[in-house]
Amino acid sequence: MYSIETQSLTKSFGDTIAVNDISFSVKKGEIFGFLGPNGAGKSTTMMILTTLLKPTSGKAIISGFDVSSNPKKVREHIGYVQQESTVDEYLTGRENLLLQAKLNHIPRNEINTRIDDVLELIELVDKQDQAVVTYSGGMRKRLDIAGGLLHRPKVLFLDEPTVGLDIQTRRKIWEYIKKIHTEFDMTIFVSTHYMEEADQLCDRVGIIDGGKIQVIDSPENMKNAMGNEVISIVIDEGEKHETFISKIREIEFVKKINEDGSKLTLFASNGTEVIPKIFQISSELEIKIKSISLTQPTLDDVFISYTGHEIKGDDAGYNRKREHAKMKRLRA
Ligand SMILES: Nc1ncnc2c1ncn2[C@@H]1O[C@H](COP(=O)(O)OP(=O)(O)OP(=O)(O)O)[C@@H](O)[C@H]1O
Repeated sequence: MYSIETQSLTKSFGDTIAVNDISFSVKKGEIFGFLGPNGAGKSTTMMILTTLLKPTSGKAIISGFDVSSNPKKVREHIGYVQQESTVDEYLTGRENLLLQAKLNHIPRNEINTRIDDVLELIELVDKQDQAVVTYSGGMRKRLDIAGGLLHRPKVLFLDEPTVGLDIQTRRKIWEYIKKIHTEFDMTIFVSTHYMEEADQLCDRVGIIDGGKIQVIDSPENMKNAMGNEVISIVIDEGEKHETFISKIREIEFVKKINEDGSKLTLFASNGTEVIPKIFQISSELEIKIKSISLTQPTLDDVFISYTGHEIKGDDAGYNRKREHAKMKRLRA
């Protein structure tokens, strides 16, 4: 039984194909992650799945309802927590939830119990009567998430839930998401830039880049499929760069090489045998190795292997301009 199913979903903005023929399914009760850099197509996909954008072509079914022909039914079954906080800073936490409950047409006689339940779940009972302006970033995000739970959705969409938060707060939010998942028995679809988030939180991850899904699997399977070890090398780029790479490619045990300027990432089944050979080639060609390291594969390596590049540092930051662009898109 699937909570989310897409078939050849495509969204174009003029000449830009933001989402390019993607098909995937999310099982009921799964935490599914969409991992990709800025511009990969995560938000566009999420907006289609939450009925905020219409697809150019293809199909998306949420809890059995088609997003294009039955958006109202879809909305009844989903919760959507946007990247940008939607709470009113000058209202208290409880007042914000009250407003949210009214907007969601929750029956009057149930409102207070539901608010009490979600406040307890996200541990904001003590702070409920304080104005949100006094809350930390993590508390605001928890309140945002609480608002998305009031109508007890079957499927919860979280758009980059921890962007801009420090790592400790981020980990706390993951704990809350896991708790919500268990207590409400929900399907959760989460988009993220953060490898660690996808790794820690998700049962399965879809890597999206350039509007296309590159691979879908559990983080464990993805890492295991990579081969044994990862060798990261930074060299001085020069005339013999290409020769260096082609000679490395010939070394036994080297399965794959990704180039990103002066940084090379090798996937090898026997790293300790490969490294001396790399040094030999570099000395023959007089290429300076600035650094070299041997590690076990991480989800970062999986990402590089499928996309040919890493998620750059800048991508991982919060960008208000992008948010404004997104809101403009909604109005378009
Ligand atoms: N209204 C629009 N008009 C033109 N191009 C758009 C529009 N909305 C999105 N795009 C383009 O579609 C592509 C996918 O954007 P999208 O916002 O879905 O990516 P993303 O993975 O969510 O990135 P981010 O993390 O920055 O939100 C990008 O190239 C973006 O510039």
